[in-house]
Amino acid sequence: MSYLSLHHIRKSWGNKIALNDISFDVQEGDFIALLGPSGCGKSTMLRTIAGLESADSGAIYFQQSDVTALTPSQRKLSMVFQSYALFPHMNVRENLLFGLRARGEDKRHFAARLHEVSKLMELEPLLDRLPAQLSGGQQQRVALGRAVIANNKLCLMDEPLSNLDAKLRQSMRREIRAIQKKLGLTMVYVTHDQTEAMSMADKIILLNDGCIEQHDTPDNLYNNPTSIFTAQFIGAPPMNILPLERRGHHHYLATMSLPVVENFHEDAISLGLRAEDIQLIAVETASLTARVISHEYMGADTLIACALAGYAQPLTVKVAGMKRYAEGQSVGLQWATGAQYFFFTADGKRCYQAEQACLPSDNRVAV
Ligand SMILES: Nc1ncnc2c1ncn2[C@@H]1O[C@H](COP(=O)(O)OP(=O)(O)OP(=O)(O)O)[C@@H](O)[C@H]1O
Repeated sequence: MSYLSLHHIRKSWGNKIALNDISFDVQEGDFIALLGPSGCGKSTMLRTIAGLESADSGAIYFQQSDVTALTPSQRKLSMVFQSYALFPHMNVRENLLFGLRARGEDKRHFAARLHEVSKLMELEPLLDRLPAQLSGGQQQRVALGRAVIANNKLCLMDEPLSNLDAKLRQSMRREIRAIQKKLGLTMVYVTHDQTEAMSMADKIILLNDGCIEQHDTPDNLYNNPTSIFTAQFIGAPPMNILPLERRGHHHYLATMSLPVVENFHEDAISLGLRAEDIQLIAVETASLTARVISHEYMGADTLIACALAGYAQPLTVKVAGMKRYAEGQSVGLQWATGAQYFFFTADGKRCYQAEQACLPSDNRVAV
């Protein structure tokens, strides 16, 4: 039984379709990330679930009951914003208790709830401070505590960590995930940061221009992308995409005489290769060569940009450790056939038939 369901939600701002027929289910206790580039509709979707925006059509259900016409407070959910939205003139204690007071809850429970939440969020020594006397991470904890104290099981978060530095963001990711699991919260979490989504979420809803591009586990988004959009949005660097040339019934890399896909009758397909799946080998032993354009040392590995004859876009190769290659140097390339993805060039959708057309029984090297 799903905890939250969206049924064919549409929302436009004038001519702009922000949400285009969105449907999905979230199971109780799941952590869902809404991920996608700027302007794809993440915040609009979250605000529509919260009841802060109303959908043009479609319906929203919490635990099978239709909440589409309910106000935000009637929906009984918690929300954490990027800006934290703390009251600057209230100390931490008053900020935490604000929601309970506003809803007119029984005051006799306040002390116990405050104790429980301030302990959980490690805010006990800070209860008398004003928000301006707190660090960014501490303010974030208060915002989180305010969401938790309400005891709502559905929690919505809109880019809650984007004001924090990289190190603090990483530790807060772990804290949020731990609290969500401990309290059994069902979480819908907006982010444009794929690392955040991949490391925190059970499932990711990847949005592209108001539509769901792929709704899947982090593992599947990376290893089993259903489109070029997903393949290039998830993973750093983005997957290399090389349009193939059709000659007769076979499909070739430009300038290559050996086909990549044999006896395949679709017109335009593209080869997708992750940078880490390509090996640099000696030119003498390679059937495909490229020229080094630049290298970028990243610490654990080095990204090598290579020019491949017939392609305007450089091919990126990721090699472990620090490797130096001279600009203009020739390198040999190879990869395993199992590392190849194929997509229809026209609409970017995955072309599984082409994978079957080229996959041999053993994992021989492709080129
Ligand atoms: N109040 C509004 N009035 C008009 N257009 C809006 C409004 N809110 C959002 N939009 C438009 O709807 C589209 C989706 O916006 P939304 O804020 O949901 O995207 P987002 O994915 O959250 O982006 P970001 O990551 O930049 O916050 C955008 O084209 C945006 O300009």
